[in-house]
Amino acid sequence: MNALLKVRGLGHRYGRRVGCEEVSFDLYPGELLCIVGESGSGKSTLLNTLAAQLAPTAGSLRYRQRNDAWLDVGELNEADRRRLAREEWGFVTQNPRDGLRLSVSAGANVAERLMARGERHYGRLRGIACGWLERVEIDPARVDDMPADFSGGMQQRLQIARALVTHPRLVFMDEPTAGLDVSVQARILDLLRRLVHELDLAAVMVTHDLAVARLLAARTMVMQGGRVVETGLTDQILDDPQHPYTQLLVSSVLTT
Ligand SMILES: Nc1ncnc2c1ncn2[C@@H]1O[C@H](COP(=O)(O)OP(=O)(O)OP(=O)(O)O)[C@@H](O)[C@H]1O
Repeated sequence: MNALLKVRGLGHRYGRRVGCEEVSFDLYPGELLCIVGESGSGKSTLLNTLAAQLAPTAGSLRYRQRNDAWLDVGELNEADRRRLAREEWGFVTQNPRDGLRLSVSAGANVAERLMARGERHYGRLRGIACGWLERVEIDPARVDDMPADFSGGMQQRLQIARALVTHPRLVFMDEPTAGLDVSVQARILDLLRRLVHELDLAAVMVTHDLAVARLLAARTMVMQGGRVVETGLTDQILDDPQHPYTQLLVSSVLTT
């Protein structure tokens, strides 16, 4: 199978400070990859660099488009980067308020990316929005409600619908369940697992929670100090960690 993303020696520096460096991997269609590591290890910097929200300061990032042509993402201008993010990718932020438009209704939040792609038929947009609300387990009768009237878990599910409505091929998620109650988290993780499977999505997800990686990701990448220290099948990494830092991460979870 052909990779979707090819990452080689990728890095981002904030001035002289290293955010992440020397990251290399391939991501395949339908694959969910988790990036784990402690606070400050470079997970968000890497995710934002992969999602073209931060410019790489080293290495290369190539993406295979729908027509199979490879795109050098680091070389794109701002307009092309936005088009790529809008038309082929999705992004789910940790705090749904950062990923939603709070001044418009739930339905408009879901329909917005379709409108940006040129869909103008009101009835069709509303129908698709209601369908997606149902899919993320929000009562479609609430299509005209504002996001602020939703609970945190509902807002996160709404953000997921907004990100997935255009059937992106690749989705980036930054700690999508952090900060939510455990029962709410479980429901969202279940939903994500189902949608990733149904839509055959490729996804890169940042989490500090190894249980989340275990539940969702076939492959996991462990970061420390901006670098990847271990990568492999999630079960293997969690059951038989090789790098001392991963051993520490796994054992600290087991003892807490
Ligand atoms: N905007 C910024 N300006 C300067 N340095 C930054 C900036 N953002 C992150 N860094 C630095 O880059 C390194 C990696 O940070 P990053 O936020 O990517 O880690 P993280 O693993 O995502 O942490 P957390 O789990 O706390 O979000 C840290 O040393 C951090 O101080």
